[in-house]
Amino acid sequence: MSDLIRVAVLGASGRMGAQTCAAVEAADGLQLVARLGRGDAPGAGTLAGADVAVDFTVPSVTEANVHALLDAGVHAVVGTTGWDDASRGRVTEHLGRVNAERAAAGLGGLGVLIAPNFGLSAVLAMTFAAKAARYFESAEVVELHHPNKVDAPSGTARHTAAAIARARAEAGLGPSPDATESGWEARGADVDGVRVHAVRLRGLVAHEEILFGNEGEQLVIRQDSFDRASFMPGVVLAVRSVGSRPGLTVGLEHVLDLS
Ligand SMILES: NC(=O)c1ccc[n+]([C@@H]2O[C@H](COP(=O)([O-])OP(=O)(O)OC[C@H]3O[C@@H](n4cnc5c(N)ncnc54)[C@H](O)[C@@H]3O)[C@@H](O)[C@H]2O)c1
Ligand SMILES: O=C(O)C1=N[C@H](C(=O)O)CCC1
Repeated sequence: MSDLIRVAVLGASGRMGAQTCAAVEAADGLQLVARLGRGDAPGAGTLAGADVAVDFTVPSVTEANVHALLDAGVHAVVGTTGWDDASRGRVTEHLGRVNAERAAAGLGGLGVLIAPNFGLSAVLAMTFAAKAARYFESAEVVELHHPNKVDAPSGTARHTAAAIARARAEAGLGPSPDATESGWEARGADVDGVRVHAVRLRGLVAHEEILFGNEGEQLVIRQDSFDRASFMPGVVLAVRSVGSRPGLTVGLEHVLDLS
């Protein structure tokens, strides 16, 4: 990539897409070259020579967008939720093929950076939770969002719960104690064995609380994103970093050196 990074935004008229367009336009060394909306298939014609594309669309289309971006030779920064092991695996496989072809042609590898949350407070909360997880018998996650959110539980809560589950397994901890015999629907979603509760409330933006318990003590880690502007430093950092991170990166914590 040259010093100037040309950026396309997918989902450009959405809540996050609009903020991202403004943040890219305001950032040194970034140039907004394309705003794609619903119905604009990402490809050479619509991407206008972009080096990096940022995807803030909907869970049902984000994976297809990433494959189209890789076919077009464009690095991808993805904030959209809805990813799982299978879809991440398909992207890793596609990256392997594309980057082998690029290496044979003397070109640098493409990068895909999927970040469930670009907010510093959220990334730190997830990091602290992963560190704390091994020390507590019980762990549950509560995520709280605006009522226009289409998916539950949030991508952030899934990422948090998965990291807690990994840390508990590495420490040899079993399931959190729970004597529930009926009414399981009130106990939240099961994400890798960690209970995750989703609240939708007018007035909220994006918030997460991670609860840890031992006999006689509790640790609560809470983060609040009150304004979508708070995601933008992370988005801009991701845009600047993705070109030097070939392959798939999941989580901004790796870019921030917190992992
Ligand atoms: N990673 C983060 O830090 C972060 C922060 C906030 C939101 N998000 C996620 O980003 C995504 C977008 O959130 P939002 O609040 O901006 O939503 P939004 O509904 O405001 O915007 C989504 C945009 O996608 C477009 N769209 C819908 N269907 C499409 C299609 N088939 N093809 C292309 N575009 C399509 C819509 O026109 C809209 O402009 C969600 O998955 C959300 O969870 C992530
Ligand atoms: O507003 C949303 O939608 C958000 N989605 C992400 C998630 O699902 O974790 C990040 C926070 C905001």
